[in-house]
Amino acid sequence: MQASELSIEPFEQIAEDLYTKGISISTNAIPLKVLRALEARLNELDHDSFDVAGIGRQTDHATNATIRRDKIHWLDNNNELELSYLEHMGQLQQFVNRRLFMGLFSYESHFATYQQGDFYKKHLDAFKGKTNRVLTTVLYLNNNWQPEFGGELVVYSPDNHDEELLRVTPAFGTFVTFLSDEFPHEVLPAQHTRFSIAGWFRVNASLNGDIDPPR
Ligand SMILES: O=C(O)CCC(=O)C(=O)O
Ligand SMILES: [Fe+2]
Repeated sequence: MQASELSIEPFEQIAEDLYTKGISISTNAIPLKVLRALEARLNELDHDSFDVAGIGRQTDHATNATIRRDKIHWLDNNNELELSYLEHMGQLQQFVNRRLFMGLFSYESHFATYQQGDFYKKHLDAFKGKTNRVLTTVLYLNNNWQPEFGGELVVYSPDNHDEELLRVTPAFGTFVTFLSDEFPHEVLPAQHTRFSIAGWFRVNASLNGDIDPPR
């Protein structure tokens, strides 16, 4: 059986969760083979392969650092190990488009590493009518993550941005996806090196002539 066939059921669950709640948390959406490839890729990448992350235009490094402290490395089709994940996300894109008619057009994603003390303050990944990022994904790649390591993803209610909806432990293989302009979220300070892949599906639209934040 192929990885793609194995994933139909998890994808079905994700589509249903997105339709009913706008957010989905899955522990079996990403096949072990893909997870192992990503792990192997992380082992190849040294710290210099990661760059300081931005938060859009018109912000300097000092401002950035008060909001987010992670370092990132964009995934690329040209790397075989990264490609295995990107292909899987291509399958999710197709599946979600067929089920929910979301019109997802492209996907971009980066590895992120949070070192001890790093965080990402509460934010939305997209603002209504201001971006074509519509669906956020986060995949965690941490073996044996302990409660005292912190670094949880905290997701807040779309209706009340102060109301905590849920907390996600960044455990190996956990895959979260949510509507980018609906759910405020934050990464609590990590007490241990934390690895993830954050990604965004986009629709093919130029909104108000604005281009999305550059990479
Ligand atoms: O790593 C996470 O749990 C979420 C990261 C995030 O919110 C982002 O990169 O926009
Ligand atoms: Fe985010």
